[in-house]
Amino acid sequence: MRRKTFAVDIDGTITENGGGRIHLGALNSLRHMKRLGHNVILVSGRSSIEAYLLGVFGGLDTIGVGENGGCITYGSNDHTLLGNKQQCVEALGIIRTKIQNVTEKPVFPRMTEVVLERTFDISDAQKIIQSTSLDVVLADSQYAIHINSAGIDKTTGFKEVMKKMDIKPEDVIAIGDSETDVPLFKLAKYSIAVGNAFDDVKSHASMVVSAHAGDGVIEALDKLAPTLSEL
Ligand SMILES: O=C(O)COP(=O)(O)O
Ligand SMILES: [Mg+2]
Repeated sequence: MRRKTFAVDIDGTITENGGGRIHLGALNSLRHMKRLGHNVILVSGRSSIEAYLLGVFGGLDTIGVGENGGCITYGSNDHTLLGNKQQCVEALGIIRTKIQNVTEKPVFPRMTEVVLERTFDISDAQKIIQSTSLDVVLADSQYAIHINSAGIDKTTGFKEVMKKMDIKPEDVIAIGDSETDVPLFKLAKYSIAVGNAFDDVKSHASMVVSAHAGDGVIEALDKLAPTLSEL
C-alpha cells in the first residue's frame, strides 16, 4: 500500500454543518485512514495547539499545523514558528486607523499571526496593506480574517511537515472548505472541496462533493476508498 497523507482543514470541513463541533462520523472516517497506515494531519487557521490536540485525542497524527500555516506543534514544548506576529500587529494598527469595526476574534493565543472577526470588508484592508510597505497578507477562512506574515499560508507550515516526514506532493490529498485551503489544493496531487465551499474554491479541487462539512468528508472518503492506492 502506498502511504497517502491527508492534509485536512478543521472548521467547515470536519465540523458539523454550520456548527463548531467536530463531526464524529468524519473523524471516524479519517481515523480509519490512519488505521490503514496513511497520515492524517490537521492544517488549520486555528491555533496549532488546537490542531495538535485534536490530532492526539482524535486518533490522527500528533502534529498540528495552525495559525494558517504560521505555526506547527509537534508536542507540548515543540513548536515551529514561521511567521512574525509583530508585523501583523503593526498592520492591525494601521488598518484600524482607516477602517471601522476591526476587532480581534477571541481565540486561543497566537504566536505568529493576528485573528480578526469577519466584521469588515477584507478587500478594503488589503488595499490599505498594499499602499504600505507592510509585509503581511490577509485571508478569510469563512470563520475569521487572518493577518499573516507575507509568504505564510497553509502550505508554508505543511511543507515543513512534509520535509520532516519525507512526504511527497504526489502522495498528498487535501480536504477543505475555504480560500485558505486553496494553496494546499494546489500543492496536493489530489484535493477535495466539501459542498459548503464557494465556487471559486471548488474550481481548484480535483473532487467536489455535494454534502457539506463533515458529511462531505465521509462522502469523499467513501468515493476515494476503492481507488486510493491508484491516486
Ligand atoms: O480560521 C479559522 O479559525 C478556522 O480555520 P480552518 O477553517 O482553517 O480550520
Ligand atoms: Mg475551514
